[in-house]
Amino acid sequence: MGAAKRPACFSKDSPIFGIMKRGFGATVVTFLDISLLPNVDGDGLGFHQTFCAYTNADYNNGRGISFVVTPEVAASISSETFGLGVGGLDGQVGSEMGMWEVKETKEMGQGLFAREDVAAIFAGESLIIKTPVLFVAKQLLDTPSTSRRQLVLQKAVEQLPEKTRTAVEKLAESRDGGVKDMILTNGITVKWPWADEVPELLAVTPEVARINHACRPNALWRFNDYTLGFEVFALKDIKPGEEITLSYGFESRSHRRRVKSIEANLGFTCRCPLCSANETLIEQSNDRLSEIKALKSVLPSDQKDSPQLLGLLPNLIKNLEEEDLHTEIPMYEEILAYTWSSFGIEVRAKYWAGRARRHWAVIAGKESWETKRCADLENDVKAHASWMSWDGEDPWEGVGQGHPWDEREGDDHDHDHDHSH
Ligand SMILES: C[S@@+](CC[C@H](N)C(=O)[O-])C[C@H]1O[C@@H](n2cnc3c(N)ncnc32)[C@H](O)[C@@H]1O
Repeated sequence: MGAAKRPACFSKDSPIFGIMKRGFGATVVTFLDISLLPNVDGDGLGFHQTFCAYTNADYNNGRGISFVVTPEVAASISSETFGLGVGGLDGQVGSEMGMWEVKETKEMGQGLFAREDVAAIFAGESLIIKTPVLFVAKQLLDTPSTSRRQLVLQKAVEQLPEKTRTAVEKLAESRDGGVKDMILTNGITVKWPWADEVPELLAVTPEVARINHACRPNALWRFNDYTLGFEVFALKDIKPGEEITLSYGFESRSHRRRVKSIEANLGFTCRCPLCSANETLIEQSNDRLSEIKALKSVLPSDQKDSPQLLGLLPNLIKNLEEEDLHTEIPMYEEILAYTWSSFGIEVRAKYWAGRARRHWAVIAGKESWETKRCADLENDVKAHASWMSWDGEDPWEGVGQGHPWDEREGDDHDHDHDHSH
């Protein structure tokens, strides 16, 4: 790429000026030029990239928000995006509702706990909806450390309103300290679909950052890239006093690999209930994880082999349930529903569509199109495009004993409770 380019932030043509021109009423917008990153694989001359610390201190009723991104990405932060912030929802969920509290744990620093005096929290219920206060381009953190990078990250924190800045400065660090460490320890990767290259950003939300990791968590998160609302919701029913946990990743690896990956990538030794369980339980879990991997590896991708799914998928779902790995289950249930529908077996299609609908309602939300799509199939299997779409041979040819047509209704009950109220 050759010699240094003049940092784009200061150029009149810079897209960041677009933001300033569009304006945000009384909003304070601060920016600064940053970072010349040497290109280690290139011709040695290095290329230069510009990152801006872009802060809107008024955002979300004074909660504030900072971005450390390229000027192009900063320019994609539109007034529409900012106009839709969920900060006005303060008070609707979370601590204000008395659902959870931050407490000191024995081995993991602070953690978030369901309050003792609340009734149970049900699967699918929201625990936190907050806007992140800091977004940082992952690309910037992946580069060798420079003082300029440190400077831009610090600036992004300093520019936040005092209350928010104090909350950020109190967040945990896991290695050498410093802002980069704080971001890697507490940031969650989200995609930013508003810029052409769809960059990955680490989003730091102080309330969410108090949630510890568990390899079998009881909560999940989702990020709404329209409202910038970062939501944590219950994946399972959570009892009063129970710790609320999220998975930071690596949950489908076997115990040893999981512990090593977490140490190498996240800088701590996992002390979650599964990783601290006795040897027998860990072995059982490892066996199930191998079985899950083996089943996934033989799942047919060709439609002509879809009869095989009818045997493989219920087995896979059963293993995932027993292993407490819930997020993939509705997808497999939904595939089973379409497969049964394609063979014209209404009752089975309805059964699996119903299960998929209930599980999608927790994982993707009651109003999600996944939930609605399954409800459509469940409500009128025969009107669905998949109905009787199988045009191959008798699918049960050679299946032998345990013919799927013989499967009696009611053989396997769905124990999941539908908490829709
Ligand atoms: C995002 S913070 C979670 C909140 C943190 N415990 C605090 O005091 O603010 C992540 C840090 O918490 C600790 N942590 C989280 N989950 C853990 C686990 N399963 N085992 C051990 N330490 C954990 C690690 O120090 C990790 O770097």
